[in-house]
Amino acid sequence: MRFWWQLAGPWLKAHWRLSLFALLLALSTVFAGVGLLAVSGWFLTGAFLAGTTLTFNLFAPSALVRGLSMWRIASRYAERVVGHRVTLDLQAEIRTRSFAHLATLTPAQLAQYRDGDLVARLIHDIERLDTFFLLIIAPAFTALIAGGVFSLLMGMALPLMGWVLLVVLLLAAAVLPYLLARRTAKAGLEAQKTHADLRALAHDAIAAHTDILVFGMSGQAQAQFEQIGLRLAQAQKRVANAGSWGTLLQQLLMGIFVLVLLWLGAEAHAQAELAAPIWVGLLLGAMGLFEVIGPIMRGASSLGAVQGAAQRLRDLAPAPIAPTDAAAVPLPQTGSLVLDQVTVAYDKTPVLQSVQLSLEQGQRIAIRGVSGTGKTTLLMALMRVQPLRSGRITYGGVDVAQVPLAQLYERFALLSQHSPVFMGTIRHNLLLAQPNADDARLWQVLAQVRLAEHVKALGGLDAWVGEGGNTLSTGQIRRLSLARVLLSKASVWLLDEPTAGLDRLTAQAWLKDLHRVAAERTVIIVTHADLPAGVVDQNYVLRDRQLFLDENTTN
Ligand SMILES: Nc1ncnc2c1ncn2[C@@H]1O[C@H](COP(=O)(O)OP(=O)(O)OP(=O)(O)O)[C@@H](O)[C@H]1O
Repeated sequence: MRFWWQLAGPWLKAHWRLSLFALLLALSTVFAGVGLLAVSGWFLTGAFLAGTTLTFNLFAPSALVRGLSMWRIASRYAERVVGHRVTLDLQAEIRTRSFAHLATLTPAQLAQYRDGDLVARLIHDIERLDTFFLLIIAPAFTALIAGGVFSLLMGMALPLMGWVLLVVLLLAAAVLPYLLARRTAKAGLEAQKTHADLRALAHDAIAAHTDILVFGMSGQAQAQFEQIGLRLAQAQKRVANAGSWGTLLQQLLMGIFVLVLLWLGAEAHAQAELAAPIWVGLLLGAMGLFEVIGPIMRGASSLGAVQGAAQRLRDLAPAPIAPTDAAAVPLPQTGSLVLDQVTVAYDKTPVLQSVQLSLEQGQRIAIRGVSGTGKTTLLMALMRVQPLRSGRITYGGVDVAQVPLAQLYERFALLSQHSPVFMGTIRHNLLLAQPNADDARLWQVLAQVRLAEHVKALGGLDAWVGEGGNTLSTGQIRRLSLARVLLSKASVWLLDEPTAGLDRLTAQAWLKDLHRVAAERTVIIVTHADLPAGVVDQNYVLRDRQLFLDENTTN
């Protein structure tokens, strides 16, 4: 559970007093409950015997019963309040840390996972880790301390009984849960994985809904759902079966213990070594203790799933690539952009090999090339999204690998091929690039990308664009993303297919404006489109992993 500790440890260390208080309150509730049962047993037996001997003092036990009842109520209330606070805050911490852990992944690492699987890891697996404190740590802690103290008390009355209780408690609260956790580990992991498969399939099916219908694949998709659903049910059944067996064995063990206790107590009572009220009190107290131990089995049967969830989250980012911000050299506001012997590879074969490029501030170029030659990869390398295998990229003479990432993103703005529109308003989507921009500036960029009229028709800047911009057309989504880039204060614009999805007239009109809008910015446009004259200063072509100046294309 090292991974769990990595996520939860800092919070627990920082809030150890509150966490300990929550555990002590849980313990206090157990003591009050067990004490109540023990005293009641003692009291009732004493009272019964008093009927025959008239020597029993009723006042002390009845006051104790009332006191313990009040203590139990108050303790339980406080335990719930503090326990929930710890559990919820810890959950928030685990989630935040898990997200931060995953945020270090590069797009290449993310590309190895299906969307649905990633969502399952982010939601379902993290949810599993949340339960570790509540279902495992807290019950184990209370059972250990309360069991130890009660065994000691029982040992003081009758040493053999104390030892027997200790052994039974160790078996019921430690050995059996341990065996159960081992037994359910594989099925727990399988359940987590299958759950993720089901989610991934649901995502794929929603994304490809129209194609599934058109190609008549509904039956096939349904069969796949059924098959995975069955696998999930089987894994969950295996966990539930093992859990039931564990609980049965635990109950049997406790039943046998009660019989042994009755027998040992009867012997001791016959030899006048143990008073009857104490005997019954200890018996009921031990039975109260067993009530506390029961939930440990529930935690133990979920331990496999918790472990599986931790493993899946750890696998996702085994060695997060930390931004190399160590040296933290400042990046100049403007300067020449130079790629020196840049080589980039996703696997063994490089996509870009010893690429050379040198651009003065304010220069605009287009890069063309057959699909799959590495144009997008080049932009990703410039944004430090894709690491270089060798070579370096400098801006204003500073190696961009040495600067804080946030600063790089202030200087370089990227319009990626799949730039998204986020759920919210037009204003919300634009302000992401420039939080302080006023309405006049927002309308200005909307006009520049030829979207102002449509936004007015939608109801203005506060018009809602729906999830993924589903109230906008593909071309409108593209223009809104483009407006976001125009709004940024970056000195270098990297535009990957900026006019994709735009009709020819709109595209040409916007491109003709580009030099005016870009002003002194350096612009790299990756495109397959014909550009109007004057849009760029130079054309390049990416071929055979290298960048060549293309003298034949004239714009
Ligand atoms: N995350 C990745 N993992 C492995 N290979 C990748 C990854 N991304 C891209 N590639 C491969 O790298 C090569 C270059 O891809 P890239 O997207 O840079 O090409 P492109 O020139 O921009 O193509 P297009 O014009 O179609 O957008 C392709 O062969 C592609 O399969």
